[in-house]
Amino acid sequence: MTTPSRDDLRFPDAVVHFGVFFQGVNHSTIWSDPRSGSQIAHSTFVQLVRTAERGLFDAFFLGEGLRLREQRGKIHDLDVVGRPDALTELATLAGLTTHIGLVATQNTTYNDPADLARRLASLDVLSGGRAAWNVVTTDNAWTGENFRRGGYLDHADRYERAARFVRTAQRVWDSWDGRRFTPVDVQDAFFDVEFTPTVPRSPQQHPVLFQAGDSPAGRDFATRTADVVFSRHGTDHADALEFADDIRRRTVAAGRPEGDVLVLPGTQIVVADTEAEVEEKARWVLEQQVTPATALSLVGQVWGEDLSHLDPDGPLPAHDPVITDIDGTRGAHRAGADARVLAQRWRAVAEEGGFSLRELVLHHSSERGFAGTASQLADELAHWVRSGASDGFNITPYLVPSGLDDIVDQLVPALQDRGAYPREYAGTTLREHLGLRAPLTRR
Ligand SMILES: Cc1cc2nc3c(=O)[nH]c(=O)nc-3n(C[C@H](O)[C@H](O)[C@H](O)COP(=O)(O)O)c2cc1C
Repeated sequence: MTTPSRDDLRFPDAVVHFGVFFQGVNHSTIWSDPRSGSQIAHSTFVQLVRTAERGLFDAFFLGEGLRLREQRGKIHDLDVVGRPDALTELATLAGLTTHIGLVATQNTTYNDPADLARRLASLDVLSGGRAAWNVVTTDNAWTGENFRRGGYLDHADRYERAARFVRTAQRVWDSWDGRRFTPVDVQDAFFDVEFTPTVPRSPQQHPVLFQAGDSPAGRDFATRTADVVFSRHGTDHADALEFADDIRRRTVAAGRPEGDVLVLPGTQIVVADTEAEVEEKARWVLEQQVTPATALSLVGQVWGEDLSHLDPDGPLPAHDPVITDIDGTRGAHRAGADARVLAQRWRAVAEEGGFSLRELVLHHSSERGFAGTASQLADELAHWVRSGASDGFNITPYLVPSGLDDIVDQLVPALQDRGAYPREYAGTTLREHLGLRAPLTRR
């Protein structure tokens, strides 16, 4: 990368914000490695959050997977088995930390707004103003099957419900005037809530709102409602810049100042001492993540059938995917693309590159973040935030809980040397770390 001059940069004094993202369901954590800890033990979360706080990370971020990803009854090769509830986990970590923000992913499709608002406000008060809510709608029907009321909502209804859900939660947080609570009364197509709140405001007033959802409706919802967008645009600079520009445009269209919504893409960072080591390590990480069984499972999600009998070193299936009613909602891997179209595209890429089934999946996974020496990475990440492609990164460590060590020990100091990372926390609340203004409340 050639280093641009200060004049070419839109935000020459911007600093990188880091969060650590512990996924709900994923195949990016290499649990099979002997250095990995338990997926459920409290010590895993404690080690990770302490390292992140030592590295002045803004946020410790828990994703939410309310059902394990499976394919025809078989649980995914590297999926997380056993995950405590995020708010409970974060409450335990609040007592062991002093500054880092605590972000709970919680969905609006299966929860109750008054109850969730109260639990989030509780974490916010108990942590001294460090709580945040990553608002998700959840994109699949099989998660809904885990709930008593069942349930799966159409895309448009999900965001309509989400908007009303967040508005109701904000009314709950707003109801404290310093002396007493005003009862909250909401009746609409989705909710029938009569609730007298019991938790006063924290030092940051309301929990910070993150949003994760990438469609136009999701982006509009984010720019009307959220403080931060958690995105999937964390690998390719041009793609990230286009996304961040779109968020800035939508923020202004929603009547807010241009930079009011921060953009924090999820990403992976591989650090090593020399370029040769970087290449070797990045390849190792990728091959551990995309095991032969994982490759078959991911391709099976697109084809809508169990392909575990196939040879991962052989070709993609010759027949077209089977489409059933539920398939449109099965597996984020498809990311909304029509399965037949996606299969055709994959076949074309495999043919052109001479790729086997697994090689194709490796090929598609090979751009999942950053790899470099600490100094190369510091230049690259500083350029991202200073050119406006993002405000920082939500890092998914490929090893848990030790995967942040080299980032905190090598990359953070290299960024600090460039003036692109803080040397201390800006305050005590998450809102202060992120430089966010106070929430717009009715009072
Ligand atoms: C970066 C990112 C992270 C997400 N994390 C979660 C999660 O932890 N739990 C969950 O249920 N849904 C998660 N989602 C799914 C979204 O809430 C949403 O349901 C999905 O992206 C479909 O909406 P869309 O079409 O607007 O993207 C995530 C989405 C994105 C883009």
